Amino acid sequence: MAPGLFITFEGIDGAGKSSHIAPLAAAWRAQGRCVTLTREPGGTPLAEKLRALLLHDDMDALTEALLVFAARRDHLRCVIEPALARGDVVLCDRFTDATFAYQGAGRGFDTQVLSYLERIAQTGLALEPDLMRNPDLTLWFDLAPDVAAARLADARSPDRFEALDTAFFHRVAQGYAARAASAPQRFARIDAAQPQAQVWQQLTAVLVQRGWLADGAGVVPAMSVPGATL
Ligand SMILES: Nc1ncnc2c1ncn2[C@@H]1O[C@H](COP(=O)(O)OP(=O)(O)OP(=O)(O)O)[C@@H](O)[C@H]1O
Ligand SMILES: Cc1cn([C@H]2C[C@H](O)[C@@H](COP(=O)(O)O)O2)c(=O)[nH]c1=O
Repeated sequence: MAPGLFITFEGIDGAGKSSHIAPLAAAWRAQGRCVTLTREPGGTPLAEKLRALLLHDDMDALTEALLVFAARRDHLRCVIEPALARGDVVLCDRFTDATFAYQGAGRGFDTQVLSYLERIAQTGLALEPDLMRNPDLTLWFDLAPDVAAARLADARSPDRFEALDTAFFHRVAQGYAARAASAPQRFARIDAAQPQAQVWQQLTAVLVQRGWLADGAGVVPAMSVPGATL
C-alpha cells in the first residue's frame, strides 16, 4: 500500500485554493489513488458546527484559537488520521498555518500560545503516539490582498473574516510568508497571480517533481469548478 500523503492548501481568502483542489483530486483519482478531500475549519459534523460559529459569531482571538484547534482535533481524529492510515492522499483546504496567519499575524494573538495548542491538539492521534501531525506538503497560494479582494468582490457575501480590511489581510499574508520561511522544505510557493492555467502547471509540477503525481496529470481546471465546494 502506498503511504498516505497529507497536503494542505493555504493563502488569504480569494487566493484560488478551492478552484484547484477538486481538479487535483480528480487527477489523482484518474491515476488510481484514493483521495480524501476536506477543509478547515470543518470536515466533520462537529467541526462544521464550530466553523459556522467561527465564520459568523462575534468572539475574541483566544476563543477563535480554541475553537479552531477543537475543530482540528476532531477533524484529525475522525477524518485525517484514518484516511492517512488507509493510504489516501488527503487534500485539506487550510490547516494550522492558517491559525498562525489569521489568529497569530492577523489578530495579533500570542504565537507561543498557538504553538502550545498546536502541540496538544495535533499529538497522540497517529500510530506513533509522540507524533505531532503536520502536512507533508503545503501549497501556499501567494497573492496580493488587493487582487484577492477584487476576485472575491462579486463572488459571495463576505463572512466575518472576509469582511475585514486590507490591512488585516496584509498582516495575514506576512504571516504566511513567515511560516513559509520557517519551514522551506514543507512549503511550495505558488504564484497565484498567474492565469489559472499557469497556476495549475506550477501546482502539478511541484507534485510531479516529488514523485507523487505522474506527469501529464489531468486537465486544466475551468475557471469555476462545479461541485468544488467541500
Ligand atoms: N488564477 C486565477 N485568476 C483569476 N481568478 C481566479 C484564479 N483562481 C481563482 N480565481 C477566481 O477567484 C475567486 C476565488 O477563488 P477561490 O474560491 O478558489 O479562492 P480561495 O482561495 O479558495 O478563497 P477562500 O479561501 O476565501 O475560500 C473565484 O471566483 C475564482 O474563480
Ligand atoms: C483554518 C482556519 C481558518 N480561518 C479562517 C480563514 C478563512 O477566512 C475562514 C475559512 O473560510 P474558507 O472560505 O473556507 O477559506 O476561516 C482562521 O481564521 N483560522 C484557521 O485556523
